[in-house]
Amino acid sequence: MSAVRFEGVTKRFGHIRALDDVSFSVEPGEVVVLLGLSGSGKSTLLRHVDGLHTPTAGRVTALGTDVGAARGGRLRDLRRRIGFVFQQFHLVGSLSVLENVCTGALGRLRGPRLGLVSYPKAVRLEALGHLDRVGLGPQAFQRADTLSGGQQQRVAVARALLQRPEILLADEPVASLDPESSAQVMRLIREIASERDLTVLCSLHQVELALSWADRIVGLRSGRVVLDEPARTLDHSAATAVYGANQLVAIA
Ligand SMILES: Nc1ncnc2c1ncn2[C@@H]1O[C@H](COP(=O)(O)OP(=O)(O)OP(=O)(O)O)[C@@H](O)[C@H]1O
Repeated sequence: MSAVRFEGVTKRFGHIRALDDVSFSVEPGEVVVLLGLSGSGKSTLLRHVDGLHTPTAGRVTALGTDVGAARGGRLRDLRRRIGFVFQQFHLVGSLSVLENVCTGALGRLRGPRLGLVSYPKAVRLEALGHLDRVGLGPQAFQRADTLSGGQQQRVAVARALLQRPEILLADEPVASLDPESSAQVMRLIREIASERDLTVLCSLHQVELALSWADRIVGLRSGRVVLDEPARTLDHSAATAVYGANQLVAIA
């Protein structure tokens, strides 16, 4: 069973066709990078996977669930199994790094939590383990807003891991980072995906990073899939052609 399957997915926002008959599948443990110009539909596609958008036509299946048809508890269960990392990290700056990571467990804990000690010890220990994994154990008790952008994104990855996800969605996770931090975050996502057999669907703007860290690259242009190839058989110019207005790109 595929981890994610898009079948003829079209999404319209009024007169805008953000996705146009998109079909492809992502296999368990695969790292797929979405490339495309701004406005090509990458975020819209990612947001269909955990039900933040529903298709105008077609179907999205994630972990065996028809996402558009899932409601209430079924949708919550699905979302618990899907982590999301965003360009702007979405940390609470005034909280400690560790407490930010602990919030990743909220979906499986009952009731609200206020303060680090309100989380079960097992959760705090698990969170510390994930912080060690992303190289930020020593920063656990610092305020999150004292960290660099690259460090904050690694905290966001640790928080997503605490969710114990089977799928990780990442929407331009390195768009606001310098090249060195970008490579570090992508390497981390890649390594963790391999260690945990995590399925990753990640949008990026940087062709080099996509070629270095993806198993497979899917290119979008004006909401349509114009490229779908393993990264290892793709060269830089073919990947870059996704951005060209008039160039033809082979669809595998
Ligand atoms: N909620 C919305 N309401 C109306 N139009 C939207 C909405 N979300 C996206 N769109 C439109 O859908 C199209 C695809 O947008 P999307 O954000 O998916 O592109 P993207 O490839 O992720 O761009 P970027 O790289 O800038 O994030 C754009 O024309 C955008 O303006």
